[in-house]
Amino acid sequence: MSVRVVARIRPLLGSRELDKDTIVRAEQDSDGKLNIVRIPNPKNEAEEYSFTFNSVYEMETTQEELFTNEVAPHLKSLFNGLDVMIFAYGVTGTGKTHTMRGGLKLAERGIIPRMLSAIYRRGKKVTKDSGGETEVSVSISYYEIYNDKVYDLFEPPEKRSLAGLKVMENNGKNFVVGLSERACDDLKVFEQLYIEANNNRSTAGTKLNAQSSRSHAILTVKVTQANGDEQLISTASAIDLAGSEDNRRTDNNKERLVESASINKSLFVLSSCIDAIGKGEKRIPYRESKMTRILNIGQNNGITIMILNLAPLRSYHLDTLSSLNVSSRAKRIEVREIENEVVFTQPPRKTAPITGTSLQQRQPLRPLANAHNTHANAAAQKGDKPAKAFSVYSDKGKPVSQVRRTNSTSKRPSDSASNARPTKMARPNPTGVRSTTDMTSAKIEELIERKVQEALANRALEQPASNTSNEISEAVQRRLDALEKRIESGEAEDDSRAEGLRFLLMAKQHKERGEDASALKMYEMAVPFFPGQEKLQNKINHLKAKIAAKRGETMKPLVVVEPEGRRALATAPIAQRPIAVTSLDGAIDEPEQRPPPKARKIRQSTQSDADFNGSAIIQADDYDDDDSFAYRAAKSKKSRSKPAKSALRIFADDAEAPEAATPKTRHLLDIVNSRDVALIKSLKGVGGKKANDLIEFLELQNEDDGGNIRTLQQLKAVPGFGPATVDRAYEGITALLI
Ligand SMILES: Nc1ncnc2c1ncn2[C@@H]1O[C@H](COP(=O)(O)OP(=O)(O)OP(=O)(O)O)[C@@H](O)[C@H]1O
Repeated sequence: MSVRVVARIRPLLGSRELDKDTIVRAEQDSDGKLNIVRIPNPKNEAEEYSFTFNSVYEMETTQEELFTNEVAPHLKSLFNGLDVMIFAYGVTGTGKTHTMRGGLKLAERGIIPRMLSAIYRRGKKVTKDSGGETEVSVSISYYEIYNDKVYDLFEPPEKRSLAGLKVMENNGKNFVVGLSERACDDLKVFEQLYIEANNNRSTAGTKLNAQSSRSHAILTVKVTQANGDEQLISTASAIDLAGSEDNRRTDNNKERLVESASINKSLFVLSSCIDAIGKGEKRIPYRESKMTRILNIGQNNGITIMILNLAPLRSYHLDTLSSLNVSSRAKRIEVREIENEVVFTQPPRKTAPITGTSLQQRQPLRPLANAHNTHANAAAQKGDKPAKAFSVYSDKGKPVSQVRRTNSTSKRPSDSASNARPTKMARPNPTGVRSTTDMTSAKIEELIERKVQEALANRALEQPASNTSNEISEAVQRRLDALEKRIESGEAEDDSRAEGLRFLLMAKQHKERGEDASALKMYEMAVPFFPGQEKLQNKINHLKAKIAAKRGETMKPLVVVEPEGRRALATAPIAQRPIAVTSLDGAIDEPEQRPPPKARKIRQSTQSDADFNGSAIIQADDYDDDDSFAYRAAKSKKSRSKPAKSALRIFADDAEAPEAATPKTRHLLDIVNSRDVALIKSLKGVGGKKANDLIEFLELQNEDDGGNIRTLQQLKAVPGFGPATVDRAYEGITALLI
C-alpha cells in the first residue's frame, strides 16, 4: 500500500488573520470525496493549482474527527502486529504540534494522547477476549532530533551529552542507542511522562510561531502482547516534525538561524528522499540526515500516514505551494504491509512435535533478541513469509487470518479505490507453500532461512556498479563517510564546523550528480557556518549563474499539478509560466524578478533542476571560477591549524613542476590523500589532531579536481605540516614500507 497522505487546513487564528486573506480551500472530487486542495498560482490569481490527497480536512475539523478517521482504524492492525507511523509535516505555524499533541482540554487533545487512550482500551479488550490469557503492556520512548542530534526527551537538557545519542542500523532498521524506554501501563502515567518530556523539548518563539518546535519529536509506543511464552510486539510512532522556515520572514537570530538551517536541511533531505523513491532511484539519500534515517520512509513496513498541515493564508502562499508539492509526491511511495512476527520468550523445544490445533496457530520460532521487527526485509519483499496463524489476539471463534485480512482492508473509510490496500491474501506465494499445516515448524524455519539467504545474495548482486554519471564518485563518498565517521565518533570537536562541513559535502555530492540547484542550496546553507567566506560566495555565484543560464533555455513549470492546473499552465505563454519550486527554506522564487541571462552564456540543455529556481543572475563573466575556498575558523583555538587563505596557492595552477616522485614520496602522498584518519595517524610525528586538520583542509580544497596533494612541497605548505613534520613523516615511511 502507499503512504497515506492527508491534508489539514488550520483555522484562522486571532484577529489579524482575516477571511479575505484565505487562499487555500478544500474541494470534493467527482465522487463527492473531499480530497482536493486548491490554491491560486502566485503569479496569476485567475489560475489555480489543485493537489489531490487521500483526504482533506477543512478548518472546522475537530481533533476527534481527524483521529477517528485517520488513526483509530489502524489500531486494530497495530494489535495484529503491524507497525504504524504517523507524522505531521508542514511549514512552521501550520498546526503540526496542535495536530499531534494538541491542547490540554479534552476536546483539544491531539492524536498522541487519543491514540494512547485507544491503545489502552483495545489492550483491555484483547485481555478480556482471551479470557485473561493475553497480557498487554505498553512502553514508550520519546526523543527529539535537534540540530541533527538525537536527545532522549526523558532526560532533562542539563543531563544530555552534547554529542547526543547514536543512531545505528540493524536488520535494515535504524534505532537509537541508549534511548530510555518507560513502562507506561495507563493513561495517567502516560500523561505525566508525556507532559514532563515535552517540557524538555526544544521550542522557542519565532516571528512566525510563538511556540515553535525547534526539533523533530518522535514518540514510539511499543505494544507487547504476551501469551505464555509467546510475544507479539508492534510499535506506533507519532512524529511531530519541525516546520520549514523561510528565514527572510522569520528575523531569526544566529541561534535560531542555525536551528533553522538544520531543520530546513533535514526537510530538504526528506523531500529529496521522497523524490528519489518516486523516481525509483537506487540511491535514496536517507543517510544525509538523522531524521530521514529514522523515518526511513518507504523502507519500513506497516502503515504510514503523513499529515500535511497547511495555513490557509496568503502570507504562506509560496511555502504552502512548496509543501503541497512534496507531500503530493509522497503519496506515491509504497510501504510494505508486513506484520511483525510472534516470538518466543524461551528457547523452542525442538523435539516436541506440534500437533492438532496448536500446529495451525504457531509461528516459526525466533530468538527473543530479534523480537522486534525481526522479519527480514528481503524475504518479506518477495512475499515469501509463510502464512501466519497466530490466533491468540483474534476475535473469538473466527480463524484469525481471515478476520484480520477482511477487517484491515475495510477500515479505510476515505481510501479511494486506487489507493485501497491489497489484501494480504493476494500476496504472491512463489514457494508454493499451501499452508503451515503441511509443514513442521523446523521446515518452515529452514525455508525462511534459505529464502533470506537467497534474497540477501540477490541484493548483493544487484548492488549497482557505481559507474553511471549520476552516481556519486567513490572519492566523494569516501570523504563523506570519513567525515561522518569522525563526526559520529566525536572526533570532530567543533559541532557547528562539522555541521557546516556536512553541508559542503552534500553540496559536493549534488554537484557530482549534476544537481546544481540542490548543490547551490547546500552551499547557501553552509554560509552561516563560514561567515564572510569569499570563496564559498564565489561558488554560490558560479552555480547561480550556471543555473540561470540553463533556466533561460528551459523555463518549465515545476509544480506538480493535477490536470486542471496542468491545462491552465499549458495555455500560458512560456515566459508567464510560474516556476514554483521547493527550495530549502520553503521559498519559491518569483519568475518575473529574473532578468534574462546573457544570450551567449545560454547553453542548450533539456535538463531542468526540479527543486530550485535561482533568482539571482550573475553575469557569467563576473564570477570567480576558482572552485576552491578556504575555511576560516571562527574559534581562535582552532585557527592556528586552519588553512589560511594564502595556503590555497598549493592547489593553484603554479608553474612548479611536481618533483619526480620516489616510491617513498608516492607512498607518503597516497597516505595523505587517502583522507583516512587511521592511516594518516600512522605517519611518524602525526597525531589525531594533525590528521583531522589535514583531512578537513583537503575537504575544503579544490574539490572538483580531487583536491589531492601532489608534491612534498605542497604538503609542507599545509597548515600544521611544516617542513619538519613532513621530513619526519617521510623518514618514517621506510619503517612503514618494510
Ligand atoms: N486546527 C487548529 N485549531 C486551533 N488552533 C490551531 C489549529 N492548528 C494550529 N492551531 C494553533 O496555531 C498555532 C501554531 O500551531 P502549532 O504550534 O501547532 O504549529 P507548528 O506547525 O507545530 O509550528 P512549528 O513548526 O513552528 O512548531 C498554535 O497556537 C496552535 O494552537
